[in-house]
This record gives sequence, structure tokens and C-alpha cells, in this order.
Amino acid sequence: MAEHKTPALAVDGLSAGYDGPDVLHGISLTVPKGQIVTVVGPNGHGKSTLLRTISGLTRLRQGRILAEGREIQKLRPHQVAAAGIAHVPQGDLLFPEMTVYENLLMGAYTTPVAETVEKRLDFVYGLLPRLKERHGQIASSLSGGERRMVGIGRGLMAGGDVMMIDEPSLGLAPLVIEQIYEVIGQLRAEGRTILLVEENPARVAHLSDVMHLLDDGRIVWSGAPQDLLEREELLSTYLGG
Ligand SMILES: Nc1ncnc2c1ncn2[C@@H]1O[C@H](COP(=O)(O)OP(=O)(O)OP(=O)(O)O)[C@@H](O)[C@H]1O
Repeated sequence: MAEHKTPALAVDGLSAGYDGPDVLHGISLTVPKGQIVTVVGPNGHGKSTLLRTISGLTRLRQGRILAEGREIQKLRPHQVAAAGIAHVPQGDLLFPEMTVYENLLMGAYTTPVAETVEKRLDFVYGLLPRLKERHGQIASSLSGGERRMVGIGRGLMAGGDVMMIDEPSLGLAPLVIEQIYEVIGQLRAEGRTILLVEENPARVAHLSDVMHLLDDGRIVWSGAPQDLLEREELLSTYLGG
């Protein structure tokens, strides 16, 4: 049965921080294969830190991280990527003077086989035809939405089993946010496994299988997205809605 299968990604009792006290306190969650699991919560409460810790960019102080049941918490970022966890960070973090094509290729840096890279590129261009049209354009001349699409495309080029996407709506106009989430909806329809971070639950409820509400470094609520939207007291306490 599905619930007994090893999850694509699991976090168990994870605590992490920077120079000072812990930012995350005992986070546990699982991302089953083919699902979109979303972490929502106010800004500055640790959502990005969670993804960064899974990626090996921020130091884990306690707990375990498992990819397909295998412990990965001691791996370095490139090894985490090679273990199948792709990270689309907040903001665009593209190489501004490189073309769309070159930025996409950077996502496949752990993949030595040219044919595999070519296949992934075909997939990305099929999903995001606007990037195909602009493959030779330098990243700094793209619109905000296009840059975000390159970021997602670059994550897909890594060919991971799990994509972690950090607040893809950040700084975009409402119509462009819709386009970005349409793309994520297409990935969901493809059966991709995604750990998504977003501030506003209403934007992603329709896409998510499970939602976790993160407040002050702790998961304070987990459940079905529709249930969260109906819990007015949670929304007003934690999200000011
Ligand atoms: N590099 C860093 N060094 C020190 N503290 C940091 C660093 N990055 C984040 N923090 C702190 O960790 C806490 C959690 O930040 P984090 O970015 O994870 O939150 P968030 O929920 O993702 O919010 P946002 O969406 O605004 O990034 C904040 O208090 C932040 O100031």
C-alpha cells in the first residue's frame, strides 16, 4: 500500500541554524513519490532554511534526512544533488551573462551523459516553450517570470527524483504567478515529486497533496490543503489572513 512505501524524501527530527540558536526545531515530514508537499508560513520563520539544510547548504545540528530511505544528512551539496534532490532556490540565482541554454545546462552538471542531458533539455523546452524561443538570450535580459522559468528548468535539468522549489511566486505579478503555478501543475500531472515552499497557502492549495504550516521553526499544523484554508483561526494567527 502507498503509505508503507519508502518516501522519496523524509526529514526526521531536523534541527538547524546559522551562527546563533536553532532556526529549525525538530522538523519531521515526508514527501511520498508523485506528491506535492508544501510548506507554508510567514517569511523569516525557516522555510528556506529547511530546503537549504536538506541540500547540505546549511548545517544540520540534529536529525536525519533520507532520500529513498538512504541517509543523506552528511553529504555535501553536490552529493545531495547527485542523490536525486534538486533545489530551485529562492530568487533566480541565474548566471546573468550566460544564455538561457547555458544556464539550463548548468543544472545538469552532475550528469555526464550527453544523450541524457539532451533528453532533459527536450523535456524542459517542451514544458517551457518560451525558453526554447529564447534559448540564446542572456539571462539578465529576461523578464522576472522568464527568469523564474529558467530556474525551474535548471532544476529539472538535474534530473532528480525530488524537486525542492523555494517560493517561486516571490516578486512576480499575479498573472505571472499563475503561469508559474500552471507549470508546477503540469509537473504534478506528470507525477513529479515536489517539496514546495510558499508563503500564501491559497496560491498552492489546489496543487498540494499535503500542507505543513511552519511557524517560528516548528511545524504547527499538517493536513489536507482544503482543511487549512477552512481553518480561519490558523490563517489569522499564523498568516495574518
Ligand atoms: N545566512 C544566514 N545567516 C544567519 N541567519 C540567517 C541566514 N539565512 C537566514 N537566516 C535567519 O534564519 C531565519 C529563517 O530564515 P528563512 O530564510 O529560512 O525563512 P523563510 O521562512 O524562508 O523566509 P523568507 O521567505 O523571507 O526567506 C531568519 O531569522 C533569518 O534571519
